[in-house]
Amino acid sequence: MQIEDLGSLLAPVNSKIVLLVMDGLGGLPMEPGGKTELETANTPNMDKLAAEGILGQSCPISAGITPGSGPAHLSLFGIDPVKTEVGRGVLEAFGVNVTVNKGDVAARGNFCTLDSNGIIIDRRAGRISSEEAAPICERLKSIKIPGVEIEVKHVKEYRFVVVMRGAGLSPDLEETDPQRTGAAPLKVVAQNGAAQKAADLFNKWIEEANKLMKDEPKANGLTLRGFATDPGLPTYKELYNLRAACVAVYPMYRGVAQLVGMDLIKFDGETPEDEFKAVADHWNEYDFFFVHIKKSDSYGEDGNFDGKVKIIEGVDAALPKLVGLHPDVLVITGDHSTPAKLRTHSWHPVPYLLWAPASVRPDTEKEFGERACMHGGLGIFPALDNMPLSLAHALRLNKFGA
Ligand SMILES: O=C(O)[C@H](O)COP(=O)(O)O
Repeated sequence: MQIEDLGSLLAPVNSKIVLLVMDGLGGLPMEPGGKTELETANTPNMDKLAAEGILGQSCPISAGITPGSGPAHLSLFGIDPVKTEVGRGVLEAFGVNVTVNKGDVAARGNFCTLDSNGIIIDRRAGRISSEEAAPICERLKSIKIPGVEIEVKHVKEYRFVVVMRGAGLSPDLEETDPQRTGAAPLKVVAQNGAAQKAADLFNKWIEEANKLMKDEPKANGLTLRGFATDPGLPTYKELYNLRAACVAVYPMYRGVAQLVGMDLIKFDGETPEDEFKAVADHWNEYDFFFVHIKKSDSYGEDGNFDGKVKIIEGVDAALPKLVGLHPDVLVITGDHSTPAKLRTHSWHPVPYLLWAPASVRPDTEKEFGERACMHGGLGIFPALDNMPLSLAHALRLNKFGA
């Protein structure tokens, strides 16, 4: 059973919750009997919190299902992503302050590298830098199609967003990203008759874009996915009576936070220290902080086990700055697993640590890792339970019923 509307249980308490998400945290041993990235990392600060707190494994969607970052974050925020599917296009657009209204359609774009036969040989164009990709986006802005307004905006590195607006379009479109190399980008296909106009517009735009990029050394192709329009989600204030803020480097995560009404904290730098300082600088303005670390996922996707270990260690080294703020609840987890061994997101449950000195019932685990989480007191649970668990441990939920 899931209580979908906690509104009637919310208590007027001034406690503070921090949700620290290391994207793609969950991993696998590279060899049988080995340790995962998190277990390999030297994490004395997380281990101390594990010893004082309670561990478990969260399941982003349901058993065996591999999630994208968007739906996985919605689960952590308490929004059922199966009932409320939000395409990546809207998340990316919101993340770079591009508005998407009803009737508009947004898509997440990847620059990719094609061979002479038009086959994808690199889904991320060699992870080209923002300095290389932004000028290409500027050139794509020159594409005009009668009857529709088009907005193109660079997101970060090989990522961009394209929005078709003002033409009463439907987002019911098949993605062009085959999600693998060795295949050509697919055509945009309408899932129903009402979406045919949008499909035709996007295919025309892609055709023109390919002409502009054909001589690019790395980004000579593109794929689109996550076609979507604004889903009109409730805000954290409406859902949980929380003043919520997001601290994230990558726009997509700022986008998913904005979808549920979180403020976006601007800050300099990209390191965990920079992010935790941003939390400290705004500590008195909010009740809830979502802090996102991206590189753990990127290194996982690149199969870089040691790189992912170092990212986790870097977060741990900076952690005292966050703990020193004395949050009533600190949750450390991931949105999904991205084992370096598999080089992609996976279905494996996600390590979850809840630290709440005044209210937690500690379990017997003494370190933060996948196997410790398997024995943790929370067991395995839906990521949708994150917000009720956090609110409860922050003493922000009254009892249910008389
Ligand atoms: O990094 C991202 O944007 C996503 O987590 C993965 O997207 P990609 O597989 O297209 O890089």
